[in-house]
Amino acid sequence: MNLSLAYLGPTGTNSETAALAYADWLKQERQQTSTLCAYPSMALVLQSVARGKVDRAVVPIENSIEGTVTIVLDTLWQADNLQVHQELTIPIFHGLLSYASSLKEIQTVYSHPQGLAQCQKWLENFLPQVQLIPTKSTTEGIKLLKEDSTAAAVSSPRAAQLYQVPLLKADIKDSSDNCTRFWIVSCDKSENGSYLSLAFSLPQNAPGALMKALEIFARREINLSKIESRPSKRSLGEYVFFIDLEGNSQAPKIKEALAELSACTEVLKIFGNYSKLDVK
Ligand SMILES: O=C(O)C(=O)C[C@]1(C(=O)O)C=C[C@@H](O)C=C1
Repeated sequence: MNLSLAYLGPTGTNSETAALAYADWLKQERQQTSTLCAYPSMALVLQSVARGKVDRAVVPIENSIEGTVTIVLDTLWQADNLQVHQELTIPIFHGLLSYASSLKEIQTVYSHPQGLAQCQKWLENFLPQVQLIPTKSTTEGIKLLKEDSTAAAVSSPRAAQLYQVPLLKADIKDSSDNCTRFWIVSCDKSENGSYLSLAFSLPQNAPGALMKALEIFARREINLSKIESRPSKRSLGEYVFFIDLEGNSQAPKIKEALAELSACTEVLKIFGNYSKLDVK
């Protein structure tokens, strides 16, 4: 059976690069064929898999410069059926694409908010006066460049080639080691792999409530690799806590920890176990 993989388009995005790397891994390691399906927003990518229109989605979860891709965490929390199956990390390259002949001519710069944020220092140093316009992906603004030579887009050198737009500056990212983690998400139950992600809300804003929840893991020497809080979207000051940890949900000490956590949280969602893929 051929797998359909949803990703944030249009073609040339970093999400597409991650989806291609995953498709390659599926072919090499699982002899599995797949077809990539572009969607115009991250919310639609996740909805497409939650509603069973595609088999899997490839979504960015965290960038080394700009941190969490919050829409993905919020959607995972709101949806009841999404599970994480694999994780892969790819390097991210940002260039400045434009038909302008010099930086002096540029008045507007389009990109995904993550792209703009990952190049913030460079943009402040070299284009302090320009208007920064957020778009749904790093490639969405590229189609506007042809009509306006005072506009530019922060996008990848791969996108410059695909869309045949000049690369005015080849590398404008703020750190040489810029990379993004992506998750492969589907509706199937996920029980394999040695990493686990979950999220919970606490019953009341009581002193020590979060500490008590985290202590459940510390006491069993379960390593937590990330904690992130997001607004519950119900009332100001109420949060949902997202945790990444090392371990498998079938291992006795993780099973015990999850049972104890379930008793002291209001809502607990386990996004499943996953493995980290080594992709080129
Ligand atoms: O716009 C793109 O190219 C995307 O794939 C989205 C996205 C993101 O949201 O983090 C993916 C990786 C990079 O960090 C920049 C942007």
